[in-house]
Amino acid sequence: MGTERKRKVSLFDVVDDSAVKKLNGGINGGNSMTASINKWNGKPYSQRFYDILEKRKTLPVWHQKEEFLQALKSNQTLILVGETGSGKTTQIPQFVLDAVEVETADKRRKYMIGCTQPRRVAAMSVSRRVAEEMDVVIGEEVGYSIRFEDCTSARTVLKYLTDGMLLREAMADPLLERYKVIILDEAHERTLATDVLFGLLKEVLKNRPDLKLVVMSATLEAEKFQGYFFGAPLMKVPGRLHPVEIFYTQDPERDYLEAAIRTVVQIHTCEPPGDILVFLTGEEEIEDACRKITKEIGNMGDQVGPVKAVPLYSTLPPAMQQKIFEPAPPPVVEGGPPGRKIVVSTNIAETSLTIDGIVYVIDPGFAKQKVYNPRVRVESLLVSPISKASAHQRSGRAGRTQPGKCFRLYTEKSFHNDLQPQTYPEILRSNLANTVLTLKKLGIDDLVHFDFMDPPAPETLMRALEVLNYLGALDDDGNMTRLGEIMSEFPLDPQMGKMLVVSPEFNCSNEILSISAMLSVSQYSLMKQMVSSRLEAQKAADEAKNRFGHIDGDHLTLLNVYHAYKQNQEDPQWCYENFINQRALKSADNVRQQLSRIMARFNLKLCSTDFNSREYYVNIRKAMLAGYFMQVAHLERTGHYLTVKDNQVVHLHPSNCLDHKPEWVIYNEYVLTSRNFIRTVTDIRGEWLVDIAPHYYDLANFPQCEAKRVLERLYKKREREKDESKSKK
Ligand SMILES: Nc1ncnc2c1ncn2[C@@H]1O[C@H](COP(=O)(O)OP(=O)(O)OP(=O)(O)O)[C@@H](O)[C@H]1O
Repeated sequence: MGTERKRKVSLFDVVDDSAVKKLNGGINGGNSMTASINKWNGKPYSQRFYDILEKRKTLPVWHQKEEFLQALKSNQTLILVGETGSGKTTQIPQFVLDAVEVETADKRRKYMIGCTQPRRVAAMSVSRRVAEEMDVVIGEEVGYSIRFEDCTSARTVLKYLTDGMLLREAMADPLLERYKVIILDEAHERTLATDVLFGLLKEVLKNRPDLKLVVMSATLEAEKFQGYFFGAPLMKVPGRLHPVEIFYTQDPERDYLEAAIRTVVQIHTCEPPGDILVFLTGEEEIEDACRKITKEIGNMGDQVGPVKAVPLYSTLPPAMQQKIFEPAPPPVVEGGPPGRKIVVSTNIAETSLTIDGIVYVIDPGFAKQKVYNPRVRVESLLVSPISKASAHQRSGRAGRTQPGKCFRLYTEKSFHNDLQPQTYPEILRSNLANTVLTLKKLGIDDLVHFDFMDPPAPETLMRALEVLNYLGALDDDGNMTRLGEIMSEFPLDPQMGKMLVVSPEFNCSNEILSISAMLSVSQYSLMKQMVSSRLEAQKAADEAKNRFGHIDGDHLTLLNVYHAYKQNQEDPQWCYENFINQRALKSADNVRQQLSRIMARFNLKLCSTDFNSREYYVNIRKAMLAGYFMQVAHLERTGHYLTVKDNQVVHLHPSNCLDHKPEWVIYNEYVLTSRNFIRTVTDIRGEWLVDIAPHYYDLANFPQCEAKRVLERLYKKREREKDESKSKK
């Protein structure tokens, strides 16, 4: 940790009791003169402000506002536990903002209140709502910051940001000096970044007595948080605004997807108006469900109202995620049955998201969860039963703006007997290479003694150190190298960071930038275009493959798509005709610009091999291998692929563009379903492994396998060639 700098003003001047009362009186309408002018922009408050204010005042947290401010005043850390919908996320940061001085004495600089969210979509939507509640423009006094998008300005005093972003900020500002109060929201979710922030903030608090921390959590485990945060006081906010009725199935459902769609249709035909939120597990399943719902209800004709099915998952570009906030469709004819919006989402809609109009929640009880096996270094997403805490959060989405109903597609007995109370912390089931790189960058060298709330397995930490050492980000003593420092500046996994940093050496950094950006958006949403059936979706994908497919692999196909988009001046009509999703490409383009700015910051040259050269694609493939040499699979004589060194049997994902089965492939992702798939694959040459990553492909350190024998031959060939060229000289 760095040292504390001298400050001109005293920090954290929480107002005294009289000020608390004045604030309550003012906003509550006590003093109409001061309350009618918005202190943030000097404008009179709009009617909407007052309308929302009336609703805000009914939220349970408002009854404990004074108690909260008093507790905050007398403590550096505070744990706040509240029922879902009690108003934590939207109100507490505003209470804090009203109570602390954010302007420095010389007015040259503002301090901020930061409130973290585990999900991007939540950070964006909650900040919009709060800006509305405060009657200011989003991006000015209230803003948000998510990876690849910063919607804040010099005026910003309340910032919602993902936990990952706060961690990134700490890299440049170790004492988080721009903040006066940090609020960690949804702490019970125990995301990887929040867990790291816990440990980090404990240190920062010691070095900054003026900083305050509020840890907010939905349920349970409050005592655990208290114990961890030096016995900080705990404040409970009971109650929620609207009741939610819970229904269970009589018998277990065999096919949850089919049951979910059936329930949607039943609600639409039998229940009063109100939108529906359905929780499913992944993008393909969600897109499929949206199509089926639209089709089934469409087939019912005019006796039912129209529906709009909207997907929501994390890899959907932010602009497309915003569609969930659009209103339900109007009746087809005036006075006809009302329309309904049906949001079909992964568990990203589980916390902090209020979608106005949602009355019904359908919860099949499953989510894709990260799992990591350090022994074979496989991290993947696995469909697994959710926890009781998750089920509770999901049902909470129904009672946000009016009383609601939640349909759990499992039995009550199963809820009580089969579901774990809490979701297992992500830090215990993740690959930690990225986290370790971040911690190293933050100056934390002693990982074993870092104050984790739940320490990860030593084997997982060892694996992470090993991977970073192979990538050259850490030296043999575990110290960060210059390469590692640059890699850590990219908000990407270390492999991709390495690929970008070394790409100028292969004379193809422009292309590697494009590929990295394209990989950052969902492959599925990229090719999707107004298709109404799975068959059509398949046809569209096949069509796109024919047009842009590159025989050497999916990464190069993505590059072709990006180039074609640019060559056609980003024309929406062209996108439509080519089954390309323009919004997804725009999003990729935005990511590309941000990554190229980071490249420029480190003087990494932007260059390309001549397109007509035979080396053009070869160089790109080699640069990719320089980052992903630990994600290689070899085609065995038996006809299946084995991952190199870890010897896992894998199959090429059916979405691949290859027209042959290459002997060696690199892959971007490991997908665990009924079979083990590797997705987004590209053909590479065995010789390159020997040239580009000899330290990893060191045969003295290699398990016995077919790949080893092939590599042995390649090494011998290399030696012979070297000898021959020497003797020629
Ligand atoms: N965008 C919105 N539109 C309409 N009402 C909203 C909106 N956002 C919040 N609200 C209202 O404010 C209430 C409290 O929301 P808030 O997100 O602060 O709750 P919370 O206690 O943080 O819940 P959770 O932990 O489940 O996220 C909602 O239940 C809803 O009544």
